[in-house]
Amino acid sequence: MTAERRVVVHPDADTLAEAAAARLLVRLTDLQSTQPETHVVLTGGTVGIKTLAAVAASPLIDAVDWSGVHLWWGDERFLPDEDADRNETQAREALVDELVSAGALPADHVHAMPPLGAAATPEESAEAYAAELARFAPDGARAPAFDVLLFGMGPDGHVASLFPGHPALDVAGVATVGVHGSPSRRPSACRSRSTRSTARARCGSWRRAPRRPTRSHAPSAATTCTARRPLAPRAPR
Ligand SMILES: O=C(O)[C@H](O)[C@@H](O)[C@H](O)[C@H](O)COP(=O)(O)O
Repeated sequence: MTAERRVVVHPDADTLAEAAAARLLVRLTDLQSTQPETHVVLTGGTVGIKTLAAVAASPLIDAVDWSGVHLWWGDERFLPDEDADRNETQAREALVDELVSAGALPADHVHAMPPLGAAATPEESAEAYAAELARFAPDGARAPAFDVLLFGMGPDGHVASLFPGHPALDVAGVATVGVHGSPSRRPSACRSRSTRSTARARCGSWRRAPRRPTRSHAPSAATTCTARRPLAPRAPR
């Protein structure tokens, strides 16, 4: 079966975040009618976090049974716990902490990458995250069958710390990898991220692309949201 790939162009980042939030909530509600647990991958970046804030503000938030949702990250900046630049910190402030403190989302369903301090190096953090992914993986897989993945695309075409031309792109056979020398404008030069093969093992991924990509291979559309339908129906668990 071939995955359908659709590009939806939104007029601006705010509209995109609102639309992605609504789609996420509806998708989770639909999935929960046939399976008890869903696995969602979050991203950082301004639009990724705006999307979570829009989820928090949506009247649809209570349509989701958050007790069955697991949250993961596609990449993380290797910084101390609670550092304002960590994707986890920003996601917690925008949405996650509110769900946990309301008793809606179990705290142990929030699968953050180990920060600097809990791990000594990006590699150590990445290895620990691979072990956590494996705990929820179906037999023979390295990671859970993710239901929805949120991605943001940087101006250089990077997605989830998959930087164009970076040697970490070629790492195979593992679920995660430590990334050094990130060319990102962000303050952290060390990141942990899932590998390209892990990021592909998905049912649906939504990606936000910049209005003016600087690389010729990047999408030429304005702000986009790409949706992939599930490759095959999943049996209820
Ligand atoms: O953690 C991150 O920052 C993400 O890995 C990165 O892929 C981000 O989503 C893009 O750079 C888009 O960021 P903006 O939404 O801020 O443009």
